[in-house]
Amino acid sequence: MNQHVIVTLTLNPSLDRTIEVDRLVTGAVIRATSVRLDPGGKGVNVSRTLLANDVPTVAVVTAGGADGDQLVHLLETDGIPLRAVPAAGRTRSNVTIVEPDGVVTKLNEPGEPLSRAELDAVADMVLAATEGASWVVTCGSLPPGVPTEIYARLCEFFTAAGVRVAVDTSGPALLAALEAKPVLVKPNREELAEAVGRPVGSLGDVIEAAEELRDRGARTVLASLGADGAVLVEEEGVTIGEAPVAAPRSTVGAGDALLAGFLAAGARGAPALAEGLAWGAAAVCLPASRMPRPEDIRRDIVRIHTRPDLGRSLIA
Ligand SMILES: Nc1ncnc2c1ncn2[C@@H]1O[C@H](COP(=O)(O)OP(=O)(O)O)[C@@H](O)[C@H]1O
Ligand SMILES: O=P(O)(O)OC[C@H]1O[C@](O)(COP(=O)(O)O)[C@@H](O)[C@@H]1O
Repeated sequence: MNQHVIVTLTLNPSLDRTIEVDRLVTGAVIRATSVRLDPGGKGVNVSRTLLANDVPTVAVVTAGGADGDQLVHLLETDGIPLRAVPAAGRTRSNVTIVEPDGVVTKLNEPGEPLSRAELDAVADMVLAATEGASWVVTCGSLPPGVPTEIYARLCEFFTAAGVRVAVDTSGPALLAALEAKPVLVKPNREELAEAVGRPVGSLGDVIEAAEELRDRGARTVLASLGADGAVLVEEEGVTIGEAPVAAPRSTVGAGDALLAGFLAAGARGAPALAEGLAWGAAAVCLPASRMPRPEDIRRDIVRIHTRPDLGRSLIA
């Protein structure tokens, strides 16, 4: 395992409220069977997972208003090494509704704009945190009004400073980031399809789309495919694997756990993919966005496919 610090940046973190219900019916009054509040946002979850597995990490977040205070409090209570940039806008709350079969419905707020001065403070904070860091992981959606190119600019800056950059975002921010040549991007299937402008319905389609993202600048693409596992496309070739889970509990944060495991294991080849898959599967077995600890992670369920069926349809 790489013991250098992995710095995460979450410009648009959230308080994640996960509500379990027996059945989701729109237009009805539904009584919740359980409620859980977690600190959230993609980089936050990557850091929470790394810390739970003794991998050094620092989480840089913005935090505003009472919800921002609560986010900071929850992260500090968990012992997450944190650099919080005060923001005038309120930190958002995201709600996830989970049904007994593990189906999740997510309601993500857009978040509040960040001023130029706040963005500059974020850049300074990330810069200070990256001394001796092995990776900067820039994660999640951008708050309204934040320039689409921000991850690209940060990527150029940190690449020039010798720090590897991973990007986990979607839409125009992902497209812009590719041009700055990040070492790693982690789109899920929908994000990959959106990036290439066509559906990706089979493993072959995923590989083709991932190669396209590499042509546009990403060195490595880790495409996550939900219950279908993940595909790693890098210079050395393509690796495909999965870690089946019979009864998923909550998929919130699964992609973040996959990314954390992949980075923790060195971010190259089948061993890193297998570790990521084991961490992702462990996250799916836990309620809400509880992130896996070593005792939750089962490496024996991981299968790396040596002869994958590239025509296989992916689960819709
Ligand atoms: N139903 C599931 N069964 C087993 N593993 C899953 C399931 N859903 C997600 N995963 C694991 O979590 C990873 C990320 O899930 P995915 O839904 O693709 O990403 P994201 O959470 O970023 O949208 C997958 O690559 C897989 O390893
Ligand atoms: O920044 P976005 O795209 O709105 O996503 C934020 C949400 O994603 C999460 O990080 C979960 O991510 P994944 O389920 O994709 O792994 C939540 O904690 C958070 O509410």
